Amino acid sequence: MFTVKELQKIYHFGTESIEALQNVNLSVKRGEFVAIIGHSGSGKSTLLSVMGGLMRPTGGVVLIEDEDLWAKNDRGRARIRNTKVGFIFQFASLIPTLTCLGNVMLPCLFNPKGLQWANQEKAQQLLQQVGLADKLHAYPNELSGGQQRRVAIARALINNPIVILADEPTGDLDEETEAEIMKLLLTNLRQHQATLIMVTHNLDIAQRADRVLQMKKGRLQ
Ligand SMILES: Nc1ncnc2c1ncn2[C@@H]1O[C@H](COP(=O)(O)OP(=O)(O)OP(=O)(O)O)[C@@H](O)[C@H]1O
Repeated sequence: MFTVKELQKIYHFGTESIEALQNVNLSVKRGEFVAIIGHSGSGKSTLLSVMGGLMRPTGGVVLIEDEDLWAKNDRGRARIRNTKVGFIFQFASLIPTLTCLGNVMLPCLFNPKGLQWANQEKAQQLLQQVGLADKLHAYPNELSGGQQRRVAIARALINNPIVILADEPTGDLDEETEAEIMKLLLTNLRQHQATLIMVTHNLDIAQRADRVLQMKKGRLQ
């Protein structure tokens, strides 16, 4: 249901260039959890950005449920991103002028069904699940880094994405919170038969994946 074929990404800067992705192929089933490990600079973040429609590849194809992501125009790609893909980045990147609740509900604005009361209930429920029931109306600058990250995780799940792309989602969280976040992500995976593709340096987390793949100098092994 999620397929990547012969992906290539070349970054150009000045007269130099670097091949960050070299002929990457990957097929992931519904409900599967794939962990991607690899050294810094091996191309993991580049791969997630290209797979999620955020950065155009130099070559290759990304198929999400048979929809060719990079063959669509900007609008078509935005629709797929908003309805089918949930991103969790290394940095929370929350909107500072919106409360936690507002941030989590934000992706619903771009959903064809629009903003509904049910969205608010779901947002509250997700914030509760990530341990932030008492922070619904707090603004991002009133939260710790780990709390902001948890808001971003709730935001990624609000539209029930079928693919969750996560870049070190539990990087700087304490063990207890990390365990809770992983439980939430894996429960979501089972409930919605979603696919989780996660970049991690944490081998304990990688061990829980159905498959562990290693990026090495732009190649997936
Ligand atoms: N915007 C850019 N312009 C030029 N080169 C870039 C750009 N972004 C990344 N690179 C280069 O592409 C390669 C892959 O970078 P990428 O961020 O995908 O690696 P990574 O495996 O995610 O690293 P990390 O674990 O440190 O986050 C690196 O050599 C990096 O320097």
